[in-house]
Amino acid sequence: MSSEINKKYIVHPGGQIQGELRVPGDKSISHRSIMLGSLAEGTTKVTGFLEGEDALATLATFRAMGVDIIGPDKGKVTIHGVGMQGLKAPEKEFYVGNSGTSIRLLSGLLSGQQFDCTLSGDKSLSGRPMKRVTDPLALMGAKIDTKEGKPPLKIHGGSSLKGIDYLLPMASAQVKSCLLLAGMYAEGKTSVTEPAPTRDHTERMLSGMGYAVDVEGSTISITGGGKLTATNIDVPADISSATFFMVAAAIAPGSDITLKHVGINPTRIGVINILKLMGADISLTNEAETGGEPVADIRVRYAPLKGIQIPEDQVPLAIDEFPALFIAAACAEGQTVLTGAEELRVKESDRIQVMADGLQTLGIDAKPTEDGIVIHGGIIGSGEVDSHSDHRIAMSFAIAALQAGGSIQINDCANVATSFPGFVEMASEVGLNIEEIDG
Ligand SMILES: O=C(O)C1=C[C@@H](OP(=O)(O)O)[C@@H](O)[C@H](O)C1
Ligand SMILES: C=C(OP(=O)(O)O)C(=O)O
Repeated sequence: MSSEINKKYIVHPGGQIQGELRVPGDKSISHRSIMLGSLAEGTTKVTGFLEGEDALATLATFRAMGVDIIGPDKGKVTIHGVGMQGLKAPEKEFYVGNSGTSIRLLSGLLSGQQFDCTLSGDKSLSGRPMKRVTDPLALMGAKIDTKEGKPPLKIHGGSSLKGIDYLLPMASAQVKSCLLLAGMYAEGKTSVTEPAPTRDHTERMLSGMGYAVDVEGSTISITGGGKLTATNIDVPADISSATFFMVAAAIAPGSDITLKHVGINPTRIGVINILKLMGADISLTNEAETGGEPVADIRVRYAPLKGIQIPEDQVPLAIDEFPALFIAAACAEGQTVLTGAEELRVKESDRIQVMADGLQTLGIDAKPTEDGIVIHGGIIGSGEVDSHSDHRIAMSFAIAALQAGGSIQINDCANVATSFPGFVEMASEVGLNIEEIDG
């Protein structure tokens, strides 16, 4: 676990962001490549896999269920699929660290197995809500014990699952995906209706592996009893990781960065849409499609930003990008208002409160609200902020230093390795003056 040896960042003020970068592979797609590749018939070859702790936690669970997985080696993973019924009972409980995606998607997939198993995680994950998956899974016939709606989850195998029609109470790709994965093991049809579009990587990968998924308006349906056929999966660079450099270039005068081969799935590009509304200079080139997912190179050149009211329909499309977008708002002229984003309070940290606290420490007028935040652009000062073990908070305050009056010290940064191994090296390469120290 990364937090055994903790890390601090000291980021010195000033500088600009220049050059070309390929950030690590998409975390959501990496998780799904292991899950579906393991259940497929045949051998799946993955390239561009994210070698971050979250995706590696998912990989370890399938190895523990008897799947022969080779790698990762420089992003290459070979999965010898065992078929829908081929997983074996693990010897120990699964520990998935900091990873909400692992625990929520696995809860659905494992509810369909014949064996019992337990899923647990670190302190942050142990505080995150799981009733959002266990309630609908119970309606399907799954038996799962929780600790007052939180991990650990003890999943009792051997249940016969039945398809349901379920209206998601919140826009969540993790809950949608959990139910689609359980739906592969259920009798009949499972239909999930979303209140707003969320990332659709599960649906795309299922279809790409020959498992029919029916999408009608906001309802996604799957019928149990099908099978998956192995295929090769090229994981694009993660737009959520690219975001830190997009915002960095957008706030630091003189910057010009190109982020290579980034996933630009329409359900993930809220950050581009929001930054453009704020006045950012962003252009896409080399648009292509790889393994059912659109990709492009994203170029961002500095341009002055202005505060905006963030359209609520962009919230699920940028859900992991808000900590970095709050830094953009702090550097913009005028006020930025976010509403409809209460989901941010139940991520790895309460991202509304933790960002508001850190911004206030740095002298920015940032007022948390129940479902969002109001930020007045201003002058970022220096100071010491705490990431609360949240990778995205740590990286967001790191890029804030580009526009700060003095150094920023960020505590509790080890979890950056969950989604962005090599962040400090890449950030230094393109112009951030960042030091990492133990402690
Ligand atoms: O399905 C996924 O891969 C994810 C869905 C989102 O979570 P929610 O579904 O909880 O919004 C996102 O925050 C998370 O980083 C990854
Ligand atoms: C919310 C996130 O991930 P997860 O839910 O998988 O922990 C994230 O990466 O920002």
